[in-house]
Amino acid sequence: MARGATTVLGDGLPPRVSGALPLLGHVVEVARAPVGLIERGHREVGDVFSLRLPGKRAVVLLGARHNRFFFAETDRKLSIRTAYPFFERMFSPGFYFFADPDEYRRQREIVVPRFRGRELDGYLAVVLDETAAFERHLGDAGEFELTDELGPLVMRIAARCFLGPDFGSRMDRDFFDEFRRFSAGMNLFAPQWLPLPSVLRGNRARDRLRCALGALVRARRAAPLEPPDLLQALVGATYADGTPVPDPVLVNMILLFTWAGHETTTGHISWALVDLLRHPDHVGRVRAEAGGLDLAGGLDLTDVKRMAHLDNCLHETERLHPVAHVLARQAVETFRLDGHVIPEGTVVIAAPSVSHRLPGEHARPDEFRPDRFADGRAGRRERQSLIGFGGGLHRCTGVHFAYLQMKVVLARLLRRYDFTLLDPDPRPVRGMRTKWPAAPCRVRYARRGQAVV
Ligand code: HEM
Repeated sequence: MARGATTVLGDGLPPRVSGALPLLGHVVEVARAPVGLIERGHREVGDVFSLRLPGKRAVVLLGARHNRFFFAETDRKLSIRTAYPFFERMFSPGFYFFADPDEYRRQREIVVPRFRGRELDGYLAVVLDETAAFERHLGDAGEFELTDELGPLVMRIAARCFLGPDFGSRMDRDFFDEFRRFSAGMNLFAPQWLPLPSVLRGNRARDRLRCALGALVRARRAAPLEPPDLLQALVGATYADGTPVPDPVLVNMILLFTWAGHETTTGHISWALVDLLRHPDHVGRVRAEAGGLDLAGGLDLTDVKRMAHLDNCLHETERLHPVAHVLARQAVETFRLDGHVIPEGTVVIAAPSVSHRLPGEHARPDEFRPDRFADGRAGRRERQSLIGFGGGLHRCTGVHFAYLQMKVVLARLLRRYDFTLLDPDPRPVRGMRTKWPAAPCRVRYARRGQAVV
């Protein structure tokens, strides 16, 4: 069979997309340009197709109907636990979604309420304060590379919200770089035991971070903070049966929140600014709706909700530039789907990056049209046609926190500065990494008149 042709597999597996190399299959393409490969699979085969990876079968599922299946069957026919082996090394087995489903649920019950409803109010002052400090750092005019500057801002906000005022405000660039080294140790393809330099650096960064966070947890046990912040609430939390949460679990939780919070939010907020600057009419609407709000300090959750157009813009960025561009599960049993057989052990992939641009699901899918979310957003989530934060039980724990942070930071920055995009058509980073806009992606900025601050 010619290399370019789609393969119809005789064993009932979904047809395979073209381009598999002998022995290596699609792994080189997955490592270099996964989104292009999945787009081709969709063009050649449709919504369900196979990839060949060394020693593994992989099946890609596209579209809202398959997304519903993917999320509904997680922890049933599909497992999230074994789907991300690198996470297990970065955190630890037995922790959160790598734990068995009962243990996962009891850990989740402690965490989820801390990121919902009025609990979020407590984070607003930190977001405003750090944004004000960022503006002082920017000064009146200049240029910056988006992710170089927004990354540390997002990290400082996460650190102060999740680690508390002392640790958070002492946090400097070294801490940010430590998290970047930890992130860069995420080895997606090679066996986890392989001593790659980036993995070794990542493991050392993980150990230093754990050590610092362990000391922080012990300090909080010895001298509790009043009123309690997120960390204090977690340190004092017990499982439903009254057992205290062990320190290693707490340390991993803080590590996960701070890492997950900065890795993803940095990409999303950077894309959001790019999308807005490429559509100045929407900048005008965002400024107009934020016009009456006290972005200097007197903001509450109701005000944040009032920024409905900015919310729609962020949803449109979530759709066009989902930073978590593919999600994975592993089949724990053999099952049939759409007349195909998916054998036990198959890696099952959902791809927001491609599903979000299917014309059957979103009109004119490649255009930035935030008003499509003006009504019926909840419906889209129920239909699972917007899955930038995942779905089902494992939907992102920090989604409301992330939206709150992005809305407040963007509203303030856009009120106070005029920005110009110096690289008008930034591309996403290559490969499997979290899809930040790749450098160069620079903006020029100038402070607006006193009347608008
Ligand atoms: C723009 C920002 C963010 C994006 C795009 C994002 C995206 C996602 C996605 C897609 C998932 C589901 C993964 C899957 O199903 O395989 C997820 C899960 C998760 N996220 Fe986020 N995330 C963001 C911010 C945050 C923040 C701020 C936190 C901090 C609390 C966080 C913590 C988590 C956790 C703990 C999970 C695992 C949930 C579970 O398995 O129950 N994320 N996130």
